[in-house]
Amino acid sequence: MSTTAPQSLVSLAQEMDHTGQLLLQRWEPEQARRFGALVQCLQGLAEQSGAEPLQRANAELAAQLRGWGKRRRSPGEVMQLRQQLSLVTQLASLPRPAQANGCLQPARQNQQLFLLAADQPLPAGLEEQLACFGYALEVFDSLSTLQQALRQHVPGALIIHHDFAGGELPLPQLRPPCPLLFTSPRRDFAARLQAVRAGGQGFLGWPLSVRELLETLGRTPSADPRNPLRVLLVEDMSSLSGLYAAVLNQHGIHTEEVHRPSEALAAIERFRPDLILMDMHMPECSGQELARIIRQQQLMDGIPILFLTMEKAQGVQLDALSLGVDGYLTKPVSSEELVVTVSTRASRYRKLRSYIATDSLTGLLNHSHLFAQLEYEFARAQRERKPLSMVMLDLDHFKQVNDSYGHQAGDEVLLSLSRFLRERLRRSDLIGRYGGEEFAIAMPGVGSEQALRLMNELRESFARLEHVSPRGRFLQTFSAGLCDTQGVWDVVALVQRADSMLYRAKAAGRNQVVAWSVALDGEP
Ligand SMILES: Nc1nc2c(ncn2[C@@H]2O[C@H](COP(=O)(O)OP(=O)(O)OP(=O)(O)O)[C@@H](O)[C@H]2O)c(=O)[nH]1
Repeated sequence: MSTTAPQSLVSLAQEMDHTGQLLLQRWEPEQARRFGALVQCLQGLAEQSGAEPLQRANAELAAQLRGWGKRRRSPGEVMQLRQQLSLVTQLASLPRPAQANGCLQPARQNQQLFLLAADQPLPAGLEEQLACFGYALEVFDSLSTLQQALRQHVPGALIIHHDFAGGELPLPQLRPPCPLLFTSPRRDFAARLQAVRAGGQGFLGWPLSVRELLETLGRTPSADPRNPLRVLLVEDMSSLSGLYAAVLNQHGIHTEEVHRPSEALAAIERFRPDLILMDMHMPECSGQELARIIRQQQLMDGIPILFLTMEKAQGVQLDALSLGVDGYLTKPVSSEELVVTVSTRASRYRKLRSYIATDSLTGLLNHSHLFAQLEYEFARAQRERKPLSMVMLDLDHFKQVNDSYGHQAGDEVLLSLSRFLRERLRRSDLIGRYGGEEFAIAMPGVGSEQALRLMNELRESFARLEHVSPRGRFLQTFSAGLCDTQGVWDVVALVQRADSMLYRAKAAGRNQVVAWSVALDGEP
């Protein structure tokens, strides 16, 4: 569970960034003292809020600063300091783990998107629709105002409108510290090539469509700091794995360390890594043996595995590749090689998995993957004797939305609900699109009484969300049925029970949630 970063941390980091940038242009002792004090102050706040990657990145910044003004620095050193400063600012705006134990995420502050679109009228309702999905759009009509804003704040992504009609791209000076996307009425190869050469990580049509923008942001892991890449380190030497973890954390990658191979499976189930980095030689069993065990588990079969080894012999490396291991990093590994190799493979895996496991419209789990993961969560709940609640949810009178406002508006409602559920439920909850306008949610660790309270809270806030379409604005409600695992022996029965409660909610007038109870069981 996470919330937005404390505002004081964010604003302090922004001030630090601003002062640091001025200092890098011209070193002045007074400004340098002020900057040093800000770095110290940020360290204190980062410690208070338990933001470890930020503490480490900021400490590294302080180390780089030591003795800075005493001699002339090379361009490489200046660049390094600039990058470290930008890393600290970004880490400071990452969501922090929340202290509360509740099962709903508080509604998040909107994440900012910057759009440079000089003299271009914005599509109607664009800003309001993005706000529904948790994004605040800030539009700039000149490069200089954009650059000024970038110095104060790092947005979730920068979108640049350009017609690619031969004019100079305004980018060499820009180098934004966030993902860069282009939007253009031209979508041909030549335009795309120019965009790629200018560092574009995504290419969108113009006028901007909310759906295309959300899909692109979803495919750019670094554009979503709320869902950073996750790497599991399996290494018996804790000092080594601690070092790798620190390097990866500094680059915004979350890590979990396991020092005994026998603990790896449970850690994979719990942590759901996008990549496993493992030592080839461990006391309990070899890396190859552990990789075989992992590859035999259906849900873990595709996770990329990278070996860390001192072994340069080609025969041994080829042998392990044939086990389905994805590659090697030969020790000692440089920080740069570690970060680049791990992040490119992990994000590639995440992207491929999302194509296979998720519904293309909403990005939620599709029917078959929902069931596969539900089986697994159900078994775990039984094994650990913990509750699990199952919810079936269906939009009310959705046909009328399509009929009155058009299919596109209907799609936007489906997207809006998906985004809303993802925002408000925990990362450990399973959320899937069960069918057309029907959704399924599984909440591990939550009993039906608590689930009923949560779902009613969600139902009420969703019903207040206004949907915008070219044919008008409207409100939309949903109905839901739920049950927990008490007295249920398999997943099929669990889903059927929740579904029959949904049926009751619809029959009782819609816009309500019904939880299973013994009294209701068997009633028509
Ligand atoms: N826009 C859009 N509509 C969809 C999609 N999938 C299903 N639908 C529509 O969802 C509507 C479901 O209609 P019904 O099953 O009659 O239910 P309803 O109108 O929601 O009424 P109740 O469920 O009884 O409250 C149909 O009009 C489907 O075409 C989709 O991906 N996009």
